[in-house]
Amino acid sequence: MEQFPEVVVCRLGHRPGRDDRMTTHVGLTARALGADRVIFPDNATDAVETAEDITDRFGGPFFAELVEKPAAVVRNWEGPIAHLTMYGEPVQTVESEIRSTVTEGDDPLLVVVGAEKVPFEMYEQADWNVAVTNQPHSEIAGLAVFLDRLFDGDELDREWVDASRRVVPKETGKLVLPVSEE
Ligand SMILES: C[S@+](CC[C@H](N)C(=O)[O-])C[C@H]1O[C@@H](n2cnc3c(N)ncnc32)[C@H](O)[C@@H]1O
Repeated sequence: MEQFPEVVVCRLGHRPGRDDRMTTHVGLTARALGADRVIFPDNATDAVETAEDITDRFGGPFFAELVEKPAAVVRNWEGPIAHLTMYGEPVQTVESEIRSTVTEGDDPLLVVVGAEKVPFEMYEQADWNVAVTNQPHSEIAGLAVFLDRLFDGDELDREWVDASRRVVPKETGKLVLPVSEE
């Protein structure tokens, strides 16, 4: 797998109740598809707990944190920023530029996804506004496709560290083994 600096996903905004599953799934998708860390708004406590619980059971490394103002994280970010939006440039057009910029530098990449309306400054602060199609859909789907393109599919084969259990792929049925019994 190509060497990447840290890849961090930032979830802008969280409406308790309405966004609970979506915000949690932003975290789980970030983890499963190769990001190192996710940043949530500080009212998304359940999403952090779920990300930590899954990491404890199925491995890491992966970190989840709450911040008071995700927009300030974006404003003060020192590395490159990719903002996922249906209004941006097609992912297939910009993916190689993003990958080479990130892998040729040392600075972490911030991947920003919205919830409700995204402030216009976000479009200006981003180095790339990236569309996974120019059709409206979901931050989870957008994030999954973006990360898979960024890592060129290599994240699918990653090793998980410190897992207490592991899913054994089966053609039919389910098999989960404690890692110590393998
Ligand atoms: C308003 S949209 C999704 C709808 C929202 N979950 C809701 O409950 O109404 C939220 C975020 O999804 C992401 N998104 C939606 N469509 C996208 C697309 N075609 N390409 C990239 N990202 C997209 C963007 O990050 C956007 O800020």
